[in-house]
Amino acid sequence: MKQVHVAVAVVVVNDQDILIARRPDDKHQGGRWEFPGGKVEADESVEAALVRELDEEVALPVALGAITSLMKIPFEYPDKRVLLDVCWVEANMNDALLAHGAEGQEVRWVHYSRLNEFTFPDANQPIVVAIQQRLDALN
Ligand SMILES: Nc1nc2c([nH]c(=O)n2[C@H]2C[C@H](O)[C@@H](COP(=O)(O)OP(=O)(O)OP(=O)(O)O)O2)c(=O)[nH]1
Ligand SMILES: [Mg+2]
Repeated sequence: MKQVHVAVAVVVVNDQDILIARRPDDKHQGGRWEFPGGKVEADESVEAALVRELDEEVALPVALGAITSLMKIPFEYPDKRVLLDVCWVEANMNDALLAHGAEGQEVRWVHYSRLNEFTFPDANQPIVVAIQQRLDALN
């Protein structure tokens, strides 16, 4: 199976709240919560893919300089092989207020300590752990 390279954004506001969105029921891992993102296109950097996806999916403007790499997670689902290229994205409050589900999907800002209450795709478990470690250290 071909590996799909996916750019994933952990968008953080005020070292507290994280942006999550619900995957449409008819898509791979449908109904689960996700961090916004999507496939990296040919000849596109991960950072550029995230700027594009954050605009398309949640109408959130972010500067390239606000994006740093967090972790890479190769994962095999029964039906799909992915490489999650996970980045940390610091958003400011004013931009965050404008974010919404631009594709009709449900989106929420969730306090990082409450991420465990949501069902993410199985590949996401290390991301949730990393977020909580990092933000616990700052709070
Ligand atoms: N965006 C995102 N994708 C994730 C996460 N965790 C995870 O396993 N994935 C997987 C699910 C999908 O197989 C893939 C993301 O694909 P995508 O969002 O670009 O595309 P899609 O499946 O919605 O399909 P498409 O219609 O855009 O082609 O990565 C996550 O936290 N965020
Ligand atoms: Mg997507």
